[in-house]
Amino acid sequence: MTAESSNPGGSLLLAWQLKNKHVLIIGGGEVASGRIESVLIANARITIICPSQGLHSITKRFINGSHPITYHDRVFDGAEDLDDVDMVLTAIDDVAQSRIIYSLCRDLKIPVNVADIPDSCDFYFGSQIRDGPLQIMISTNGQSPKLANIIKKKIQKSLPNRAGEAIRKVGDLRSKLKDRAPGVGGEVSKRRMKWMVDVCTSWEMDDLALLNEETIKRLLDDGWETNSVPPPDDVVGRRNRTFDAAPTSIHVFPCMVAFIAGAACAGVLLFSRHR
Ligand SMILES: C[C@@]1(CC(=O)O)c2cc3[nH]c(cc4nc(cc5[nH]c(cc(n2)[C@H]1CCC(=O)O)[C@@](C)(CC(=O)O)[C@@H]5CCC(=O)O)C(CC(=O)O)=C4CCC(=O)O)c(CCC(=O)O)c3CC(=O)O
Ligand SMILES: NC(=O)C1=CN([C@@H]2O[C@H](COP(=O)(O)OP(=O)(O)OC[C@H]3O[C@@H](n4cnc5c(N)ncnc54)[C@H](O)[C@@H]3O)[C@@H](O)[C@H]2O)C=CC1
Repeated sequence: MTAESSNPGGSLLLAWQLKNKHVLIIGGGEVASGRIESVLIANARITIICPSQGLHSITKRFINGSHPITYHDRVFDGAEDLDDVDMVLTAIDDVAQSRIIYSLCRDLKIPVNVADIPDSCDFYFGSQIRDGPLQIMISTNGQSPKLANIIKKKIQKSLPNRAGEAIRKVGDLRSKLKDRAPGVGGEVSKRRMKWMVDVCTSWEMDDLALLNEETIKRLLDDGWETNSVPPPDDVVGRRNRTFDAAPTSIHVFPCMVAFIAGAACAGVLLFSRHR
């Protein structure tokens, strides 16, 4: 991308690591319940502050479940609620309070999202697709959340089958490869990266999804050790692959028959005209 082709006015899209960090959620309505779900997936510790009569049923379920959530049945109380907090998400129906919370967070340099005031957000949420370790976020940079939601549904339909499973298996393969050929940077890193690129580009997503502990070992023994990428048939076995590919061959066969029959008819027609 050249400097001329860059497109200013966007956001920095990142995959923020929240594991064991402390996230304060103020409010417990429907919007807050979505925030809780997103933050739990990232393995954060959560504190929720919201009067109990305002809790959405999904928020109640999260609070009563076995999640790392501390709940306070009251309204936000001021700066002392921000002690030891790494991130603040407010989803309340009180704009004046939202502004106060925002300015307290600014003073303490705590990143904050204020659901009802885009100007008071350090970051926006977006429409999310999740399939295991795969996460896709659609952002319209605050312009149209509903269109983000519609675009998400279109992207969802076009994703390859079993992408999340394939990613999980490739994650296992990468970590086993690092155990076998350890080291950071230098020649070993270069060789590892090239081999991983070759595996990911020469195997189909469905084949990668079939990997397991035994076949990962086989792929490393027969592939990595000989600096090659064996075909999936040789590693995961033809039987497993045919089983998965069966619906495709069922569809291909009638097409072939129809094509041959069509070609034969056209031939007969041409031949009879010629005479
Ligand atoms: C700036 C942002 C701040 C933030 O919340 O982070 C923000 C702000 C506001 N949203 C409002 C309204 C709606 N929000 C939704 C839905 C979603 N909103 C989300 C994100 C964001 N919303 C951030 C920017 C996202 C981006 O850049 O695209 C999604 C994607 C993610 C999520 O919230 O988890 C989630 C869809 C999740 C999914 O489907 O997957 C719907 C649709 C519906 O309810 O069906 C409506 C009504 C229709 C409409 O307005 O489009 C209003 C009130 C406007 C008013 O009063 O008129 C404000 C405040 C304002 O704009 O002033
Ligand atoms: N960003 C987004 O995606 C969207 C944002 N919104 C806005 O987000 C806000 C929240 O939306 P909903 O969850 O639907 O509202 P809601 O009315 O269902 O929930 C608001 C909650 O905040 C609590 N609350 C109010 N003042 C509080 C305080 N000082 N301390 C602690 N809790 C407090 C209430 O008890 C209630 O539980 C609204 O202002 C709404 O306009 C609405 C739709 C989408």
